[in-house]
Amino acid sequence: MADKSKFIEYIHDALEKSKETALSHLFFTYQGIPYPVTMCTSETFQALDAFEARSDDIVIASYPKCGSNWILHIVSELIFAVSKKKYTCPEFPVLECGDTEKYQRMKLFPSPRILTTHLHYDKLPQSVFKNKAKILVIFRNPKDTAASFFHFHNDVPDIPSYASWDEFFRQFIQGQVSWGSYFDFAINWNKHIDDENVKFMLYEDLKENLLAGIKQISEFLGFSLTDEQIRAVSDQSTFQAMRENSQETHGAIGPFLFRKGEVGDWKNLFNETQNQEMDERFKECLAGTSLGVKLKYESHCLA
Ligand SMILES: Nc1ncnc2c1ncn2[C@@H]1O[C@H](COP(=O)(O)OS(=O)(=O)O)[C@@H](OP(=O)(O)O)[C@H]1O
Repeated sequence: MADKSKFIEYIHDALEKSKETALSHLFFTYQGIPYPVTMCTSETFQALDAFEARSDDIVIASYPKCGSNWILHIVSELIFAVSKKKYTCPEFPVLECGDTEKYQRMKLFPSPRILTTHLHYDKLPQSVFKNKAKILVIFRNPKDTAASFFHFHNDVPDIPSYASWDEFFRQFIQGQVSWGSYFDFAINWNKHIDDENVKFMLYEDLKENLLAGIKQISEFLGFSLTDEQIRAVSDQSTFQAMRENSQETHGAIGPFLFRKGEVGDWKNLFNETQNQEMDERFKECLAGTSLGVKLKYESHCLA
């Protein structure tokens, strides 16, 4: 986990900025993608180009609300199990968020560093690929992702709210939300699903069998752990366990971030027209692709 106070401090500052930011002024566009002004700046994006990744960095890439804090926690626990040292990151863990000096400070951090990111594949700094950092990519079905994203905006008191779910859905489908279009993100990453050093994980698979998912992550990272150790990590990584600790690990935002942790919550929000629109978009963008098959859309998204 990130150093607790740094994480909480960063979120506190972002929420303070959010209070003064209307939804209509929340986004700025950098290289064609909308980002929240409360968390990102063009200057930091420019500084990021020069970021030097290491071969033993662990990158966790995901579209917002697909479970990045879950995987970050699992990887931190795995590192603790192999090294007996508590993983701490003295920065907010999202690579593209922070001040321009962040990457200089990160040069001093011990390995392995865990870098989370919501960046599309082609926006990551080139050194990640050149230096062959391992990349875990976590995906979640688009309907639950949209539902979680909407609740985050509308439940957290200081984050600008949408007038309604219908309004959020429209913006989500058009890709006019933080970090842009889910489908562009997915199309982009799908091209790299079989790349060396890249492993795709599915939120729904982890929900179904957390133990098996953690084992796969551990093997991908080259860790050698006993079944007992894997089980201990799994016990620490359930939704209930993480939600219970969320105030301590993530501050005031914790209970909103660890909201429900379920598959199929979209059914409480989507109407028939929205279902059809999302199904159509999935068909156009991902049906028949490797990622499209992995997402098991029929099981998770068709009522
Ligand atoms: N352990 C565990 N088990 C099941 N689900 C979990 C877990 N940890 C996080 N979550 C759920 O992941 C959603 C938040 O995703 P992210 O962490 O990617 O959010 S963020 O983009 O970084 O803000 C959010 O989903 P929703 O509950 O549907 O809103 C979290 O509850």
